Parts: sequence; structure tokens; C-alpha cells
Amino acid sequence: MRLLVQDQRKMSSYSSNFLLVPIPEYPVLDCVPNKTVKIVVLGASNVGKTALIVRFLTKRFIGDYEANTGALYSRKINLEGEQVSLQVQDTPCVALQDDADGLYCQEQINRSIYWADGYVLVFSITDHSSYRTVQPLYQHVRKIHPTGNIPVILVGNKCDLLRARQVAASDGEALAQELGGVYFEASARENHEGVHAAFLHLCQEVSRALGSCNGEKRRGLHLVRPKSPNMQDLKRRFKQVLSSKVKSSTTL
Ligand SMILES: Nc1nc2c(ncn2[C@@H]2O[C@H](COP(=O)(O)OP(=O)(O)OP(=O)(O)O)[C@@H](O)[C@H]2O)c(=O)[nH]1
Repeated sequence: MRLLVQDQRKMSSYSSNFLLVPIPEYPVLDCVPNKTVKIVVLGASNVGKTALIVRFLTKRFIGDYEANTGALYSRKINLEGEQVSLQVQDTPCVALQDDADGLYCQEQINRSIYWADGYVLVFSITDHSSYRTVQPLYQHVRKIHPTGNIPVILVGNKCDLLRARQVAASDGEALAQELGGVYFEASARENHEGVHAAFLHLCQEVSRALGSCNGEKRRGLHLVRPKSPNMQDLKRRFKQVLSSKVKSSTTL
């Protein structure tokens, strides 16, 4: 047990970016970034939404994730020389209704869609039904934001599983073009760079769209801020990373 605590300290001192404990949003009052980039990650079940967020924020891949109930992570990042507060909202899965015309989408997800400024739509290249979910999901986002530009990227995750591929890269590209976004194929499991490039692209798009004002000012004050990650959940994930289940080939 003591060893675990020491290890935690040692790791924390290597990088302030380590693990899922969010960096305090505003640790020093005079360093408060005046811009907040709010991103929500959406998609069908089991496509790797949580894995992608964890990869982006920690550079690590953890094999097993509990089906999540939607956690919000925040940290400060540098975008094109500007300090920005980044908030990333994980969400429970959405599913197509039996008639495939509509979506099962929890109210919590609707609030996150309303709240966000940028959208990561994820499917798994090994699961064609998750791909078919994307178009109705985008339409759903459009219903909530009927006017204006919607910064969006489409991520085809699990591209390490090439033999199990069910969605061609060209189909991903075609769909992204239809949605007005860029397509990224990524593997949360195998590769940090691809995931980082995808999220960074969206952050930059959102940041440019926001200009010098904050998203909340742009659209008027938003309703309810999505749920912050509860500490039990963060502690569990923290322990999970430190356990022998860690399967990462990257070093900090
Ligand atoms: N091979 C492979 N497996 C992945 C990848 N990303 C995620 N997984 C696995 O896919 C499963 C689902 O990952 P999650 O991140 O929980 O997926 P999710 O979309 O958040 O799932 P829900 O909580 O059901 O909505 C886990 O077993 C992950 O280890 C990837 O890039 N490659």
C-alpha cells in the first residue's frame, strides 16, 4: 500500500498531465484563461469514447472501462499560443431505435449537446451499426443547434483491428464530408498521436469559432452544466491505471 502511494507521488512529479485527476481549472486566480473550449464525445456503445478521452488527456490506454455515466474533465491547454480552458464531456452511449429513424438518447446527453461548442462523433471501424448511428446523431445535434456552424470531427476508432474492419476508410471520409467535418482514423489502444491530432484539430476549430469571446456569451447563458466526475470514480480510475492492468506502450 505504501509502495502504491510512493509510486503515485513519483508519477505525479513526472508530469502534471498525468492520469484522470483533472488539473484544477483555475489554480491561480490571475491565470484564468478567458476562453473555454467545450467538447462533447458522442457515439454508440463500446466504440471507445472513454478510451479516446483517456488517451488524449493522459497518453495512456487502459484495457477495461466501466460503462460510464458521463464525466466532465477539464484542464488548461495551449492552443496556437493562447492559454485556453478545455472541458471534455464523456457521455453514455446512444443507440438507434428499432425503426432506425430515431435515437435513444438520454436527457443528460441532450444537455451535453446543448452545452458543447464542438463535437467528437465516434464509431468503431469494426462495427458497422455504430457507423450507421452517426448520421442520425448528427441530425440530433443539428436539432439542438439548428443554426450556425457546428465544429465536428468524425473518428473511426479501433483502427488497430484491421482484420475486423467493417467500415471502409472511404466511407468514413464520405460521411465526414457530408457532416462538414474532418475524418480521423484512430486507435485509442495503439496510438496517442492520432488521437491527439484529432482532438487538437477540433479544439482549434472551436477556439477559432469562439474568437475572443466565450461560448457561453456567444449563445446566451446555458442551462445546466453537465455533471462533474465524481471523486469515487476518479479514484477508481486512478487505481486502475496504477494496477497491473495498464497496457501502455508510451512513456511520459
Ligand atoms: N482494440 C481496440 N480496443 C479498443 C480501442 N478503444 C477502446 N477499445 C476497447 O473497447 C471497449 C470499449 O471502450 P470504451 O472506451 O469503454 O467505449 P465507450 O464508447 O466509452 O463505451 P460505453 O461506455 O458503452 O458507451 C473496451 O474494452 C476498450 O478496451 C481501440 O482503439 N482498439
